[in-house]
Amino acid sequence: MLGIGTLAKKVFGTPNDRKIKATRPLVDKINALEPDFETLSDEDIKAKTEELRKRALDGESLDALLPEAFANCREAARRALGLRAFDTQLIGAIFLHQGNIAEQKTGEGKTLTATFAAYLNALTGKGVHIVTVNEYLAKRDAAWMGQVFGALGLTTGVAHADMPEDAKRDAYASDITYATNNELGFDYLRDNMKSELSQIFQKYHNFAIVDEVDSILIDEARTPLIISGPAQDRSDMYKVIDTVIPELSDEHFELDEKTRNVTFTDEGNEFLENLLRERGMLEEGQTLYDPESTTIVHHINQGLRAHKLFQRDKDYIVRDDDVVLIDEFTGRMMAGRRLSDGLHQAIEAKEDVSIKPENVTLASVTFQNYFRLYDKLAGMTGTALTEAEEFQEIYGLGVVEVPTNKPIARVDEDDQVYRTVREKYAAMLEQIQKSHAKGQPALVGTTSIEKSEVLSKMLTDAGIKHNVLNARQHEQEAQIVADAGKLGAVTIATNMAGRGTDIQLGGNVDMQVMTAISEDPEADPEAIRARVEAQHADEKAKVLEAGGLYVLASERHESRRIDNQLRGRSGRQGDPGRSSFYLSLEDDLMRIFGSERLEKVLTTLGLKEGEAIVHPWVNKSLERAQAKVEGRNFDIRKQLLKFDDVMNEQRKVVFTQRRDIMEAADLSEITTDMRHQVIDDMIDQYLPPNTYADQWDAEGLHTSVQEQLGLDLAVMDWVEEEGVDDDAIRERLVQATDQFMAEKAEQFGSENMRNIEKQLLLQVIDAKWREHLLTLEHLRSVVGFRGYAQRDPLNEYKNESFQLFEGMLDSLRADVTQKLAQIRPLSEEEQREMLEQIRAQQAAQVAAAAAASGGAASAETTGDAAPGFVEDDPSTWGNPGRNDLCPCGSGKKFKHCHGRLA
Ligand SMILES: Nc1ncnc2c1ncn2[C@@H]1O[C@H](COP(=O)(O)OP(=O)(O)OP(=O)(O)O)[C@@H](O)[C@H]1O
Repeated sequence: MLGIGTLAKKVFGTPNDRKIKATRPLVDKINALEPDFETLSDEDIKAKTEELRKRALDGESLDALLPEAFANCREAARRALGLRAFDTQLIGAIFLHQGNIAEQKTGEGKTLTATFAAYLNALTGKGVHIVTVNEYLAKRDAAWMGQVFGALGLTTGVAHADMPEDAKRDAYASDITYATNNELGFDYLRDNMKSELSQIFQKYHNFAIVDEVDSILIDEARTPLIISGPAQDRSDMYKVIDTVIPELSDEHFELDEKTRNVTFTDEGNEFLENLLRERGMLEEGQTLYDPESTTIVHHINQGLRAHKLFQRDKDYIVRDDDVVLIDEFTGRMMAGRRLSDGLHQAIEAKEDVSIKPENVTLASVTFQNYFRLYDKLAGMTGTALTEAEEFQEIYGLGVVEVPTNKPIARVDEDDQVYRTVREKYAAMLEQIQKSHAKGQPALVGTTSIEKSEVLSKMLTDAGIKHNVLNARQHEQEAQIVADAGKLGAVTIATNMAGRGTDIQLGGNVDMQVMTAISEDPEADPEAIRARVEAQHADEKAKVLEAGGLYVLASERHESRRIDNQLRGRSGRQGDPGRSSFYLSLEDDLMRIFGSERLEKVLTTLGLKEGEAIVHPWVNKSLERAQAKVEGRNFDIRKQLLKFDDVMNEQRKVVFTQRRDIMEAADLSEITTDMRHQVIDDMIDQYLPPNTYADQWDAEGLHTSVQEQLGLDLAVMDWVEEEGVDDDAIRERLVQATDQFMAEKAEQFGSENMRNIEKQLLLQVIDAKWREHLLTLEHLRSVVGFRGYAQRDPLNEYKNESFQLFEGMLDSLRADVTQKLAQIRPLSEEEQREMLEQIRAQQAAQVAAAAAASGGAASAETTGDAAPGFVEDDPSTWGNPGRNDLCPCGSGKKFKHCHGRLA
């Protein structure tokens, strides 16, 4: 008997079925257009693109253009690649265009699917980004699909690390740009450090199609991309804090050795506040609970940890002028390794050696926040359904399961559960030997490199030739994957290895042809192709005969998605195949989740050595356990994302402002507003509202006007005048400064003044934002344990970071106003010097940004050259002391290295 749910599905179809059905009319239309498009000349196809472009520009919707665009693309691909897109590929592309994730199984041809949606969306002229997980795939797909786009009259580019500025700018200016998620994120950050509009790479974030979307938007969602550089010298702060710590006694703080956290008691807080006030680190009236104190609190925490948790000659030693960490396991010195977030500096202060500069974040963004910038986002993967809720909730992306072109013929067997890992491996080995003997290729999945080594050794001992896939060399990886479907091949792979590459039975025929041609360049390529293809067909028939690819998994992963990925490597395009999971009671997942019941069952059954239990009930209960873990991981991610969001909102405000400033022709309105706001703030401070004139601080106002607005005005006399209230004084200040600045503009000439304003605004924004980023990092580390026991850390973080942000905007206005008030025309000599200085600064910045490529940066280790370091340009060396480490990264002291040359 059918259950109610199953019955309903049979009668009404699932929601997914209905979505697929809804695309039918569109697909029919595209199919109906096919004969017409087949008659077009190559030129006509390009002309069609022009026509569609124009119609898009004239306001016709992309939805309306879709059938013709897809028909044109299908024809172009047929001619360029010899592939006629399946209807299922059109369906996938329709969903991509509608901003969904298309779940398409391995080998269904996602690369070509993406091309349709990309073509349609590029018609608006704002570019489309196709995102791959590694550079090899970006280049491969661009070269492959670039032929289709070329036939359509569109340009294709690849943005990758290690390319000159100009080439990269071209890549981004192409209609279609292929790039890795890393490169896109870093280029975005670099863009927002530039000062000229013409240097910006990513003009629009129009539409991105993310391949392997689950890996990028879920597994790596929170990976921060970081561009870091040396911070300003704050040795004094470390030294002062270091004098404070020894005065604390036990009742002032609590120390949790296990988590390595410190919390101050109320007594401790009060004691510290008094001390810090005495030493000039806290202002009168400022408490440690104020948001402005975040950085100090952070460094006091670090100071306390340096003194109480780190022991000289156990955790570190002092050698020459350096604090060198000791590896707690091996006892070896770890020269060059530094603790992050100011902890190393705190230890240096404690040991009274010279304090080395810290590295700080200049810019950062997570993948999650980067991809949410796009007007429209879409994704492709073989496995997304299990994470549908997360995609919807976080990114507003629906997941649609696209039917396969041919029905799946793979057999997924029930899990086999053994008592021990040893028995499990033995069973796997036995099965591999069997398949190998009859020529069936086997793919063996493991969860870690260690485990793949264990299995590899077992195979070697048994005399079975095999490949191991766990490196991060993608090109070589592609070759191994290409061979994995050959007759009798055995391949061991860790879960993530080989993502985005497709295992074809009998091997990859195109690669074989290319290899054969390169081996025999004299021979006729057509003849070689014919020969290789015949051989390949023969081998493929034998592999099919042997049962197709056999996937053997050695463990279940925490997430069903990863398991499905592995399974999905077999049974592509309707091929036969088989998958089995080999488990044991000693596996992590089994130990952690409800294996007690299972163990009981197994004991009752009286399982003998080498025997396994196989039952659908086991699969179900494991899947339930996995779903539970997935849910918990999602909750953890959601919570962390809420923290990320706070900074992300602020970053968007700052970057938008920055972009507006770069684009603006005239900024005088903005700077005038800023100045007036500064005047308002001054009046509020020195002539507070609802007070009498005798309570005013006229002297304070006078000094402040002089310092910040650059004018020595008779403020003291104004206050004495009959009938002059705060409004009148404000008015006089506004008039006087407006005139003062107008005269300056005249002296400089309006063109110059505009440039000065722009550069100055950008400079101050950048400096303030960086400082703010650092403060937010500190806030995040203190908010957890700052005596907030009763309060929600996230709310505290939100409130305080908002206050800090407001404070940053205030000081930004004050800085810009003050700097503009101080500028004066320079002598020629001075001008030249200044220009040189600016150039050097910019060069250093660009170099820092360029150095930040190729993976998320970690602030923990040094040993590389300081960001921005240019061998023959001392202005990029950042003024190291004679005893400091040389910025070239040699690990020697500056005086013994580049300092000798300077
Ligand atoms: N319409 C088509 N007709 C025939 N072959 C096709 C078609 N579309 C794609 N293919 C072939 O299918 C193979 C797989 O394509 P592709 O690499 O895009 O798969 P995929 O879906 O991305 O798989 P993976 O999950 O491994 O990334 C390629 O060899 C390609 O030539």
